[in-house]
Amino acid sequence: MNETSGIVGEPVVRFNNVVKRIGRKTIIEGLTLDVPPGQVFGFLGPNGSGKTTTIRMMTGLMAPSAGDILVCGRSITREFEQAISQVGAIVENPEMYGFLSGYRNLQQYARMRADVPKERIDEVVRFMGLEHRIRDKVSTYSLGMRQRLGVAQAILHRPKLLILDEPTNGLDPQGIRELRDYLRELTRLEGTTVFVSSHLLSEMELMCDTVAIIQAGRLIDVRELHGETDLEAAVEVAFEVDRPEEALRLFGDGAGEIRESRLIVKTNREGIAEANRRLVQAGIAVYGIRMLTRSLEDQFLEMTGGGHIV
Ligand SMILES: Nc1ncnc2c1ncn2[C@@H]1O[C@H](COP(=O)(O)OP(=O)(O)OP(=O)(O)O)[C@@H](O)[C@H]1O
Repeated sequence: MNETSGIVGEPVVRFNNVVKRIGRKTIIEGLTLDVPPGQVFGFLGPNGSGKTTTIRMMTGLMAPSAGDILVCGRSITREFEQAISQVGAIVENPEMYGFLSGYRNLQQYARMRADVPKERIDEVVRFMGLEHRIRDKVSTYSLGMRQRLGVAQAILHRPKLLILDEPTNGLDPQGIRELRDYLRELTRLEGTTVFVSSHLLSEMELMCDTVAIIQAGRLIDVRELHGETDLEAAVEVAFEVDRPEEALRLFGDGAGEIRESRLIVKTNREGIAEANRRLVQAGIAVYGIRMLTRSLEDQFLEMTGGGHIV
């Protein structure tokens, strides 16, 4: 099994002022972005914002007009072989033979890469939770299973970076969560960094540790997501209380602050109930509780001037 990639924090992908022009049109405008190791990293943007173009450049299908993309420190333009050997990708629909079993498909693909032993095929089948159906014809697979078989194929050579273009397309929330869980496991076991594109914020929130948001070829934000949903993430909560200073002392150093006579606590969903209990037990009157942190969706709408992501 592989060790996790390189030095902690060393980016697996580095976009260095990447520009792509096609004809007179600038499709990507100076993209500078680091993708940290060991994450499921989302690349989010509305249709036509430049996601596929970026992925095509990352996989060497298109050359940048200016700037460079480094994969594990190797330039995709100047050191293509070294860089691409670290990449597994599903860019368009993975080529699968429906009349063959999942296993035969993987064998077929492994044969093209001389260095993939049988044990590795068995391992990726386990990683992607396909062992019970791997001898069945691919034509009988659900979309989610086909996606997972595609991932299994793409990781046969143990890439450090797995790139998936819109992998959640057509999957239901359950299918998205399953895919996410398998990708997380892959990240944990092999240190693989996963780069996924999507135009759906809600799906990225289910799937990713961090999202980079692009619009019209420009990076507009990079944001860590802290949990499955906003309610599980840390949120700022304002408690309207009768004695704010005294209330603040119930929360350790740095855990709260006073703003406009209200006690502000940064916590998660469970923490809100707990904080409320603590206040009431200390005899402090609580007149109101309000969440201050807006959802990523609200923030996204604000950043894009109210334009919708889908
Ligand atoms: N070969 C090309 N020639 C001219 N324009 C192109 C070409 N390829 C892409 N574009 C344009 O570049 C922009 C970005 O396209 P791209 O496919 O990268 O976006 P995307 O974010 O992946 O969108 P989608 O989710 O719809 O696939 C679009 O306006 C598209 O029309």
